[in-house]
Amino acid sequence: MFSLFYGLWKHLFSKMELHVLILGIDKAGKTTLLEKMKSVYSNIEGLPHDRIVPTVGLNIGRIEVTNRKLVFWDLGGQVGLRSIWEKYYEEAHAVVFVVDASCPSRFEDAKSALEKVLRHEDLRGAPLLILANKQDLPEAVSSEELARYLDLKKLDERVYMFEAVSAYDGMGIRESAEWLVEVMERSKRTEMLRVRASAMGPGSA
Ligand SMILES: Nc1nc2c(ncn2[C@@H]2O[C@H](COP(=O)(O)OP(=O)(O)OP(=O)(O)O)[C@@H](O)[C@H]2O)c(=O)[nH]1
Ligand SMILES: [Mg+2]
Repeated sequence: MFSLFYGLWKHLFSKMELHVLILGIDKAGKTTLLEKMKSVYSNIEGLPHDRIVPTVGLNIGRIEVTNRKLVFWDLGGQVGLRSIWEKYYEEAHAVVFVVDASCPSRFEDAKSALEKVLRHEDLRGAPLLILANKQDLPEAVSSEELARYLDLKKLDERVYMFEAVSAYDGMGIRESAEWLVEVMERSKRTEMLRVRASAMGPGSA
């Protein structure tokens, strides 16, 4: 009996879309990263770098990773746009926070923006992936160095990982996406969002 229910649960889970919020201050490389991720997983070339403009609204990317349907929400990181981020928190299964690892003069801004994200109640328990982007540049710091710079408190029991990536050459992209799927599958927050969506009726997941 248990295996029947477990099989059904696994089946329903595999159909459910998992929402991943991509945050970070302006010019961190969020949109470029999403385009790269789309091209890695769909074999369709993403937008060329010079066609990507600063984000004002919302970019959505649907990607299938190890049979899971992921929906990425990429928001603008300019100071005046950061107040919009919280409107997406409640529905997010996980958060990706992108940092330009080649630009230490902006680490302080990134740190305070991230700390504010982590303090928000609506993101309680959401797994967090912090990306040290632009590793193709020689001045980029490693993920370990970035972790030292950010010196994050209040991570408590949150599941998190730092990963070194390049939205240009694709370094670390697959590792990042696969880690996200793995932790979201096991996360209590995913279970909570699934129960909430099924209580709201069909089509809401
Ligand atoms: N060298 C290098 N440049 C990158 C990389 N990722 C992004 N860039 C460049 O960084 C700049 C900003 O990239 P975007 O993807 O627009 O940054 P964003 O975080 O989406 O910015 P907002 O939408 O304003 O929040 C662009 O000039 C990109 O070409 C990378 O991995 N390596
Ligand atoms: Mg953008």
